[in-house]
Amino acid sequence: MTLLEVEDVRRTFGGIVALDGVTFDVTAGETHVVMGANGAGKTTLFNCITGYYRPDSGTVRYRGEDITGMRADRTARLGIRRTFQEVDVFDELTVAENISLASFETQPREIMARLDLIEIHDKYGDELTLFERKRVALALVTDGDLLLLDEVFSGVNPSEKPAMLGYLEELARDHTLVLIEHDIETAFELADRMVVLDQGRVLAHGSPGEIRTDETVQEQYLGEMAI
Ligand SMILES: Nc1ncnc2c1ncn2[C@@H]1O[C@H](COP(=O)(O)OP(=O)(O)OP(=O)(O)O)[C@@H](O)[C@H]1O
Repeated sequence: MTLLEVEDVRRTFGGIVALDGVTFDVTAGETHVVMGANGAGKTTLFNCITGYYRPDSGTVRYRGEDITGMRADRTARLGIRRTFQEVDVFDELTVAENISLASFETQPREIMARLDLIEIHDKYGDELTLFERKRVALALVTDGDLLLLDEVFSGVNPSEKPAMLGYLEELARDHTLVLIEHDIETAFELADRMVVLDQGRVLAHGSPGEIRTDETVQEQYLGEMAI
């Protein structure tokens, strides 16, 4: 089943065309990676899906419903949640308190167990390591169905990466994930399908195998990189 459809979405900022007719879809249950160089339009795409920005034109559908321009609090209520590059955890609240604020249907304890947060449930936000903060940020969105995750791995130590991959695989068991990921190796490891953006346009959309062998992607994005 198609969960999310983005059709011909355009968004400009003054003279800057951040999204220039972006079309792609996300199937329920898959892990979908959004790739692209700095400024390609990845964050703007997330903002247009979640309702932080209204597209100038084009359509966003979720479960077949037109949600174009719907406010972020309403898309959240429909089950679309996102994390931000800047981790969004309240410093003056404990881990358990942060999670209680964000979970409506799932028990906070159940959410904390999935991300190994029970042992640190009484630590305050400003006492957490970056890896712990990132796990809390993931925990904060698990109550949704479609999770848009912005650069989950940035700043995570290489030694912590396998554990983070494990958490994402665990969440992928009962969520649909769309991830912005810069690290190409990680992107290929995680993705069921991928969309590559280039200057606001879709350069390619397909399975990791299709992306790997796509000549335009090779030329314009992956270059000489051996993947
Ligand atoms: N609020 C804004 N006001 C003006 N220009 C913006 C705004 N948001 C994004 N842009 C511009 O739109 C283009 C796409 O930006 P966007 O942040 O979506 O790219 P990105 O792929 O997420 O980049 P990065 O990987 O650096 O986060 C860039 O040229 C950016 O400068």
